[in-house]
Amino acid sequence: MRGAVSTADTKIVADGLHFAYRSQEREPVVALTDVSFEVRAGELLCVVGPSGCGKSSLISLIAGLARPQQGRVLVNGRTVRGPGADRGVVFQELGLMPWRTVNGNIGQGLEIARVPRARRDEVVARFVAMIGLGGFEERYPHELSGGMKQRVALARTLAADPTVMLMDEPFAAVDAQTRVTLQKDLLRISMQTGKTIVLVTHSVEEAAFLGDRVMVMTRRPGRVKEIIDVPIPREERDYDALAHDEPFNALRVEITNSVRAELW
Ligand SMILES: Nc1ncnc2c1ncn2[C@@H]1O[C@H](COP(=O)(O)OP(=O)(O)OP(=O)(O)O)[C@@H](O)[C@H]1O
Repeated sequence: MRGAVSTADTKIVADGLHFAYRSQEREPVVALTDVSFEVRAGELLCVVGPSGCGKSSLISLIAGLARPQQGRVLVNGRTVRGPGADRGVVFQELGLMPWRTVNGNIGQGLEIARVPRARRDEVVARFVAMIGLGGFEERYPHELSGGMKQRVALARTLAADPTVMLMDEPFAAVDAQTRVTLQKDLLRISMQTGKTIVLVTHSVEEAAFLGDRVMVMTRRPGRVKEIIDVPIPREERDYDALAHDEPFNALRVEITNSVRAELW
């Protein structure tokens, strides 16, 4: 195994990943090369890097929606060969079903898994409460704000109880204020549920506020440039206080400079 060390505490291992998009007509586009890293159980790893460096491709490889040409991804010690119930994905495009209510959308995965009705209702109610959508259970997606829809998508993934959550720019489509609220929600929910989370974002602020570590990728073909520790316990992260926190601001500048150096 190159560069990535697997231990009992390791949830995800990316080991020497090389991934190119191939088509008949064009030259292959190498999205990722020699990508190795690991994510510990319960960790929240944020991934940043210049546009087109392969962040979404990396999420697809961990999700099993695409296969690397070289290397492998291990989740819970098993090689990923396709999508699986151990991994839940939250995309920017939410994929909510417009004809189903909030409850119906959140319970979708449980229904597919044939979880009995009573148990399903119990789980759905728990996550409706967790995301603060009590009173909106019977509303349809078109009756909800962007932030509320994003919460439903999050709850739907959580309700299926994956051990790993993969989030690709989950808050990119909402306004700045809602985004901050959703970030605070995710921080709280991540601590309540203990999920292992990989979150791709364009926002260095978001990465530093949410991540236990921030992985900076190089320009395409994406490699791991560096992984930066955020040495502030998640439970101590107060959004407003951090805005005036010197060490935190220095960290933000460090990450920003690291990403900037990769821009063309
Ligand atoms: N289906 C595809 N076919 C060919 N090339 C693709 C395809 N999807 C993505 N690419 C290319 O692969 C590279 C990596 O794409 P990817 O979407 O993973 O990057 P990203 O870091 O998520 O980008 P962004 O930050 O802009 O969302 C880009 O150069 C992109 O143009």
